[in-house]
Amino acid sequence: MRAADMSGAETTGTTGTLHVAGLSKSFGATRVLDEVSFAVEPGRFLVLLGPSGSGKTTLLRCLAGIERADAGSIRLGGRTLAEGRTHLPPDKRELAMVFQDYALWPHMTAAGNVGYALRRRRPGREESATKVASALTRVGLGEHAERYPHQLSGGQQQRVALARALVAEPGLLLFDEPLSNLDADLRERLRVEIATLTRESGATVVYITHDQAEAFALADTVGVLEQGRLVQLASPEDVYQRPASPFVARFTGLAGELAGRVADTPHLGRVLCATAAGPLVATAIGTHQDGAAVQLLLRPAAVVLAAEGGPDADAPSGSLAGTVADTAYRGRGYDHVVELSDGTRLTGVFDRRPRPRGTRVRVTVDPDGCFAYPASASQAEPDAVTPINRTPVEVS
Ligand SMILES: Nc1ncnc2c1ncn2[C@@H]1O[C@H](COP(=O)(O)OP(=O)(O)OP(=O)(O)O)[C@@H](O)[C@H]1O
Repeated sequence: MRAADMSGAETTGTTGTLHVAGLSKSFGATRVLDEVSFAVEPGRFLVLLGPSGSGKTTLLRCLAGIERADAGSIRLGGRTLAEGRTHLPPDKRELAMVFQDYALWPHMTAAGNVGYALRRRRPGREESATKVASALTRVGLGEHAERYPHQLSGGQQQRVALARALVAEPGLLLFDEPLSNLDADLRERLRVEIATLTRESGATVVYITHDQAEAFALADTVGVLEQGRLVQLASPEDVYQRPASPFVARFTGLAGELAGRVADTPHLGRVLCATAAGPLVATAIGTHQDGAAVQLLLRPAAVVLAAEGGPDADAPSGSLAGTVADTAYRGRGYDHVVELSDGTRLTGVFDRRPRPRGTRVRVTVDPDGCFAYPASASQAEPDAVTPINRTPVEVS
């Protein structure tokens, strides 16, 4: 089925909880989806986040009915969309889909494209015209109803696609990286419009992206996919503040990583770690034992530039010595790359004031944004670990 055929599939507006259970799919010997299970309550917004090749599009295509899963089930509001031999075609699933490349009919005007989504319902001409005009007005294109896609910008074309998806009042809305072909400013504006309009529509939403900032901004719930497996399903705040694995932490933004060893477990949920760059207090994820090797992953926002000066003089406790390796202006302030004494580089260290390259600095690390994972057995041990300085490290 062509994208434009199903992007405005006929719907009745009924919604309900979307239940996906044990969904698996292979292409040849490659397992692309591996027992994926989740539920999205009516009107909620799920963003599936993952790198290229993690199975996002395949999962969305299975939900849409374009792809047939090998195993598992998909239910929407009590209706079985797919399970065993049951496989409802896209136009029977009461959903609409918005694609990365807009998928508009080039020979139809904006109004024609939006109205096409109502074709099977056969509304009267007047009712159809009213619905189409209202949908185009909602996306800010009331004035452009008679333009053809080639007479519209990329952002306007995607708005037509959004109007086409909304006009039939679907119970389930699927978005396949709808902002990736747009420039940064437009992405942000259209992101806000998608959030507003879909929430107003009351539809249940599944949205895929590889952009973590987009995911966090839009989602009620974020699902992180790694090689076809759903490795975390949680609120954006939980994913950011307690990433389930180093993979999730890396994929959702890090300043840098350090290898270390557990020196103490001073507080519930915290570990004091010795690293080659100095001691660090971190949030413990998983089980840690004294002396065990750990991976420390640091969020950029957790790294704070502290007093300048020599690495030893007046050093705030718990801070690491380093040198500014690069500075980039970011409008509201400056991002710094700080090279620590062991050669580790921390990137995206923000400060309102610029510190010129070569400046010796200290950084403090907020334990809330520094995650300690048990080092995997295969990981090399840290070569040189600075003996721990028993001066208490401040825990915020
Ligand atoms: N029809 C197909 N035949 C064979 N392999 C496929 C097919 N469709 C997808 N794949 C493979 O399945 C894996 C997952 O692809 P998918 O497009 O679902 O990932 P994705 O996370 O959406 O990636 P991207 O962000 O790059 O679109 C990839 O390795 C891809 O090459």
